[in-house]
Amino acid sequence: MSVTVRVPAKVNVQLAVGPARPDGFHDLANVFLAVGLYDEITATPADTLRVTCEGPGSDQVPLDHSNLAARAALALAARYGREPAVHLHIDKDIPVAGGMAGGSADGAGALLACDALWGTGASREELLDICAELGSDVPFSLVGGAALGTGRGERLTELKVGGTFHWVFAMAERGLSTPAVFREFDRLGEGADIPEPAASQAVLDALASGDPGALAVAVSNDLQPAALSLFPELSDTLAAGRAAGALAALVSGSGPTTAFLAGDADGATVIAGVLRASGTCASVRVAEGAVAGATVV
Ligand SMILES: C[C@@](CO)(OP(=O)(O)O)[C@H](O)COP(=O)(O)OP(=O)(O)OC[C@H]1O[C@@H](n2ccc(N)nc2=O)[C@H](O)[C@@H]1O
Ligand SMILES: Nc1ncnc2c1ncn2[C@@H]1O[C@H](COP(=O)(O)OP(=O)(O)O)[C@@H](O)[C@H]1O
Repeated sequence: MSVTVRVPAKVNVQLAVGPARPDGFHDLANVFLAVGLYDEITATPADTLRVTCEGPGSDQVPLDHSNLAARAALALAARYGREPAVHLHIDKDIPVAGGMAGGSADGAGALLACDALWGTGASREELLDICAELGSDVPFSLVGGAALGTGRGERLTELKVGGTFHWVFAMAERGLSTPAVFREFDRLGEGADIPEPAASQAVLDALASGDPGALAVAVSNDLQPAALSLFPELSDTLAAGRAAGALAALVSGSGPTTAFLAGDADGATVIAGVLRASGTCASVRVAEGAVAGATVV
C-alpha cells in the first residue's frame, strides 16, 4: 500500500521583513498564496527510511536525512515511538531553491503521507507543530489557500480570497540560498532603522476582493533588493514581464523565481510567451491561485 500527497508551491504577495532577531531569524508579515505548481510525495512501506526524487532540478535535492521529507518522517515517527521505515518518493515540479517553498512542500507532503500510511491519527495542531519545527514555510504548505504568516512566518491566520489570480513564473538558471538572501537583507539595511513588519491592509483587501488590479498595486517584497543584489540579471526578467503587460512583477520570496500577475488567463498566456522568447530566464510556467494545501490523492 502507498499514499500519495500533492502539495502546491507558494508566492508571497507581501513579504515584510523586520530586523534580525537574536536567534538569527527575522520576524515577518508574510502573506502567502498557494499556486498550482505541485510536488507529489509518495510514501511506501520499506525496511529503512529512503528518499528518491525525480523531475527538474532533482539532482540538487539531497537524498539523505537532511531532506525535509525525511526530516518530516523522522519527526512523526519519533513522536509516535515507531520506526521511520518508509520509502519517500518525490515527484518534483516546484523549482528547487527557487523561493517557491519546494522543500517545504515536500516536508508537509511527507508528513501527511506518513500520517495516513501509519494511521497515526495526529491532530491538525500536532501536524502544524511538527511543520513549524521543520521550517518557517512548512505550515503554509500544509494549509494552502492564502494565509498571513507572523513570527518567522510559521504562525498562520487563514485569509479570504475572492477570486482566481493568474500568475506567470519565470525560473532562473541557478538557485539562491534563502539564508544568503536574508544575510544580504541585513547587510543592505545596516545602520538603518528597520520597522517591525505589519500586514498591509491593501493586500488583504485585494485578496478578499479577488481584484488583480488592486493586488498588483499592493504587492511588496522586502527581500527583493537583496535578491537583486545577489542576482542582478533578474532585473532584466522583471522588465521583460512588465513590458509584456504584467500588472505586477516581483521576486517570489527569496527568489530567484520571478512572479508576474496577469489580469486574466489570456493575459498570462501572452506574458508567458513573451518571457519564453526573451532569453532572460530558463523556463516559464503559468499557474493559478489560490489552490488547496497538501492533499492526499
Ligand atoms: C523567504 C521565505 C518566504 O516565504 O521563503 P522562500 O522564498 O525562501 O521559499 C521564508 O521566510 C523562508 O522559509 P524557510 O525556507 O522555511 O526557511 P527556514 O528553513 O525556516 O530558515 C532558513 C534560513 O532562512 C533565514 N530565515 C528564515 C525565515 C525567517 N523568518 N527569518 C530568517 O532569517 C534564516 O537564516 C534561516 O536559517
Ligand atoms: N525535499 C527537498 N526539496 C528541495 N530542496 C530541499 C529538500 N529538502 C531539503 N532541501 C534543501 O533546501 C534548499 C532550498 O530548497 P527549496 O525549498 O526548493 O527552495 P526555497 O527555500 O527557495 O523555496 C535546497 O537547496 C536543498 O538543499
